[in-house]
Amino acid sequence: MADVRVKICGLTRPEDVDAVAEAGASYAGLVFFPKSPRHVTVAAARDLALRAPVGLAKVGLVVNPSDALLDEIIAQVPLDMIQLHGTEPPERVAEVRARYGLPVMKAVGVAEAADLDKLDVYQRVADQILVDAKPPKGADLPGGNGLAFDWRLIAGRRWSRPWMLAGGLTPQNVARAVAMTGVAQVDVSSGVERAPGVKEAALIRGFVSAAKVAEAVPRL
Ligand SMILES: O=C(O)c1ccccc1N[C@@H]1O[C@H](COP(=O)(O)O)[C@@H](O)[C@H]1O
Repeated sequence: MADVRVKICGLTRPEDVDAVAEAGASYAGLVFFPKSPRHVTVAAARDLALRAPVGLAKVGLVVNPSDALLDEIIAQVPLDMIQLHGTEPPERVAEVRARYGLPVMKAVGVAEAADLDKLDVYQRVADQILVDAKPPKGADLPGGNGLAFDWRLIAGRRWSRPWMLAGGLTPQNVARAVAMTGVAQVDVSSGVERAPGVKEAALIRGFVSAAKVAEAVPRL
């Protein structure tokens, strides 16, 4: 079985891009959401994206974006994928995909079994599905809260599109998450930070190596 692929989300500094590339991650996430401590301007994101080596896919994370915001980002930042992390309905996911010609990953928040129905709907319109923890009521951020959901809810579940697991992953728990769910891709933000919005290279390295070792663990 191939290595588990890792996305490190919320990079804000050039050294973060270097650390993510050196650790062997597959995706680098850039957050365009002003309420987030990981928010980057379009100009800063462009510099970060241009620094990424070939083979490191740049993912732009947006929350219920307008066409105007997406037009600006896509014109300036060389992205490989758009991550929709708001309440975008399936029609909007399809529209964004068609308008920009880039793969779209749709995040779906999970807290209980009933939330899984949404995954079936979005897998019909998105290129990838991000299975994330549902944010607590009243949270400022729709993701990036460092909270996990009960992975038993999706143990053994498969979808027709590639999917990623997110929410409260850390270097300590990622191997268990992979073993329990059988996921082939994982996404982390706050679990590799020393403070909100400040990534730590040693944690990034630890997370990527723990995720890659995890593929050797027999799936439950
Ligand atoms: O990271 C953020 O600040 C963020 C803001 C708005 C929407 C999503 C965000 N992050 C995404 O959420 C998942 C889970 O984060 P965490 O590991 O639990 O902190 C993360 O992988 C990002 O894709």
